[in-house]
Amino acid sequence: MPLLDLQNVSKTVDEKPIVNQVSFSVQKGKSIGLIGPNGAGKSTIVKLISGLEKPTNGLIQLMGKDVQQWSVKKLAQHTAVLTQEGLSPYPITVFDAVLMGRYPHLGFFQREGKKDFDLVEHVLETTGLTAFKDQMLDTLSGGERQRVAIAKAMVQQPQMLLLDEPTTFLDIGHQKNILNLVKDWQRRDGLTVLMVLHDLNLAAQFCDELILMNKGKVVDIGSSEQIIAKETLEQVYHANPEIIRHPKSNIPQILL
Ligand SMILES: Nc1ncnc2c1ncn2[C@@H]1O[C@H](COP(=O)(O)OP(=O)(O)OP(=O)(O)O)[C@@H](O)[C@H]1O
Repeated sequence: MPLLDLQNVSKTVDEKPIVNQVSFSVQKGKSIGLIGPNGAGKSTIVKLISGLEKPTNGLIQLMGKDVQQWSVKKLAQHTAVLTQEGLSPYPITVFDAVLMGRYPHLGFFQREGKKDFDLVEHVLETTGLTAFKDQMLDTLSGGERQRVAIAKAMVQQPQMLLLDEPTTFLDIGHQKNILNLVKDWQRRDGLTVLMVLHDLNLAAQFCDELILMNKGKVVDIGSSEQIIAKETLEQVYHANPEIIRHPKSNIPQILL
């Protein structure tokens, strides 16, 4: 059974279909890149999976159960979501911001215990944030705050991580850092990842499989070898890219 399964999912707003008959499934432990031009419906797919929006038609199942039937808390125990803005810059410490990732696992009046604090310390270490733990979130740079968002998602211990353009505001060093953190986490814990990425070169390098969307529909699903192809990209993006090979990994990469 796939961890995530979408069957004929559609979302119509003001009679305009913004997601149209989308079907795909994601096996546990895989990382999937959702790519496509502006307005293709990628963010809407993330919102539908995370329960923030309801489909007009179709079925979205997480671990075999309709996400509409999951409570918000239960869903948060299994999925973590990261948006391009990352965490809002509240005046709380990095430690407390990361600790908030434990909330879905606590009982109604239950306070965090030693196990939760230890996990936060461990994750701060893993994400290279220990030196920042007493610093206020609203004084961090965009890249640091995005790292805190990953740390918060890690202590949430989800099965699946949904990322909507997690590298948009980051320089190339921080882009690589964030995507490597996610990759390591995927390899270490069998995390399932679905991420929206505009950068096709990063998508090809960091995802096991790509889903190409256009105008609300899935155009193609496959490996970067299949999807990062001149004709497909010309058709969907109306660009005329050159395809080259990464000198180390041999993965297809594009030059505009
Ligand atoms: N609440 C809404 N009301 C009306 N139109 C909407 C709404 N939400 C999304 N849309 C429209 O649906 C389409 C898909 O939007 P979505 O944000 O999912 O695309 P995207 O692929 O993530 O785009 P981008 O790459 O530009 O972020 C867009 O044309 C958008 O204007």
